[in-house]
Amino acid sequence: RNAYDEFLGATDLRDREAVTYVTQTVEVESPSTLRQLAEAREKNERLSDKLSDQNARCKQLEEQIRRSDEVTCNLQHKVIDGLDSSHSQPVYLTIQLPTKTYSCFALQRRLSSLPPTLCSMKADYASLRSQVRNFGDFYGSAVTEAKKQIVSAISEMSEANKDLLEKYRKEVALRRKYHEQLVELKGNIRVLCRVKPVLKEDQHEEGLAVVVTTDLNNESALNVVSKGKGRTFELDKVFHPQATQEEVFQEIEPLVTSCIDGYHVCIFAYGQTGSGKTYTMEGSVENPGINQRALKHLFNEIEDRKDMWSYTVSVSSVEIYNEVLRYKDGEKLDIKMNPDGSGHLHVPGLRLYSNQSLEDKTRRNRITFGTQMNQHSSRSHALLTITVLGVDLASGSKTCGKLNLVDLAGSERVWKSGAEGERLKEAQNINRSLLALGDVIQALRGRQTYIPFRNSKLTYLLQDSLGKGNKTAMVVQVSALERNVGETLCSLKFAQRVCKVELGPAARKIESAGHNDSGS
Ligand SMILES: Nc1ncnc2c1ncn2[C@@H]1O[C@H](COP(=O)(O)OP(=O)(O)OP(=O)(O)O)[C@@H](O)[C@H]1O
Repeated sequence: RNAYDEFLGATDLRDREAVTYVTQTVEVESPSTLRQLAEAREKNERLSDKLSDQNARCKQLEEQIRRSDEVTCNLQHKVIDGLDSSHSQPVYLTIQLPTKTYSCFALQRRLSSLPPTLCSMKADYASLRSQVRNFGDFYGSAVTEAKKQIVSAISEMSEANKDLLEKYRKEVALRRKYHEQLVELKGNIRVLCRVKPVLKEDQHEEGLAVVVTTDLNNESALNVVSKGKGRTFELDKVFHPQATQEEVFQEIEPLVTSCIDGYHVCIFAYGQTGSGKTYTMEGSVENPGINQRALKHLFNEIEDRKDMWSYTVSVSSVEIYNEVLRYKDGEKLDIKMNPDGSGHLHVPGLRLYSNQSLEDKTRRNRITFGTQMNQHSSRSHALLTITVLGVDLASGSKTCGKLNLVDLAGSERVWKSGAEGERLKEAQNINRSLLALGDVIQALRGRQTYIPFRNSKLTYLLQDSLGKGNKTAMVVQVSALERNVGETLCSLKFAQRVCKVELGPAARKIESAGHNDSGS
């Protein structure tokens, strides 16, 4: 090599291009080289021995890891199977498989700590489960117990309420009785109120909300809601909308009976058009009102007393239309002083239905006076007057009772009806006569000496039944509907004023066999 280098060095570069390259390996076997070579070979052998040892060890380790992986895998399946069998819901466990670098020992330690944890989890789970089950039982029995207590508390309360309600009703009944006695003593005008039920034919119009309600526990109270405000009216008796004709008549019956005893009685129905005045007074053939029932009741009473008294009953039926007293066929009548000098009023030429034929018709429900049958019926006042003359068969004394049953014209205000011409005249006349009635009532209430009976035909005709010493009842008819609330309030305010009128103790019109007597 050195020789070659020398040769190259000695050779010019240009010459080198012309020389053919010769490669020659020269073995140099120096003693130190040989020794180094021997040492290197020895070292090489040792290293290859070590390498084969390491390879064997590595294979061993790989085998161990494989086996430990298998064991781990088995254990993992066992854990999952174990948990699956102890849970109704599947439990998903994520177990990190040890990497090859993870020591088998640590893994085994971890695995060996799993079964106790699993056991304690199982125990916890079982205890929770039994708690939940027990809680259900506990809760169920607590609820049943609470229910029992509530039911018994409710029944105790309702018993107490029943008791209170009973007491309250008794109090109300007692109060009513005392009030009636007071009314009897003072001779107040009794004011009853009937609420018209909401009928099918009312239902197509607006303002259908019911704003007038009765009180089940207080039959004297009527509640009216207007413009969001509630107001209670106290009257002598309030009939709820479902009250029957019979129930209404039962309230009136004692007054009818007193007519046989010789009292002058006036019963009138007041209220706006369509509120049920005619229904209450006349009713229908199938369901008669006060007029029919009063006559029937009178004839029954007369029958019961026939051994001691003899009675003559006469009935007249007229109307007042535009301040004219007339029959329903239009024939006019006059009101005059009775020429007999008794000071009583008298209607010359008045047609009277009397005695047997009247009784027969009444008993067969065949009597109709047709007071409200014509086209202006709602704009006229209809009067049915029953006069009962009695003679005491033993003493010969005579009684003269009179029962005026009046179905007044509709009470609505003129401006509301939008009336013109003939209608306006009718409305004004109705208003005038109702106003005159109000004035009479006001004067009676104020115990004035002058009572303006003559201000209208109606009050003039009724003066011998409406004034002092007589018995009067007014049935105020009201609609329950919102659209009529204005008229309802007007009627009820009028009714409350009437309630306070004192006519003084009622006086019997009796004439003893020898001389005239008035009062009892
Ligand atoms: N309590 C009731 N039960 C069933 N229907 C009733 C009742 N009250 C009134 N009605 C019905 O309502 C309608 C109007 O009643 P009604 O003619 O008696 O009123 P009114 O006040 O007399 O009217 P008007 O002033 O026009 O004569 C009638 O069809 C009547 O049958």
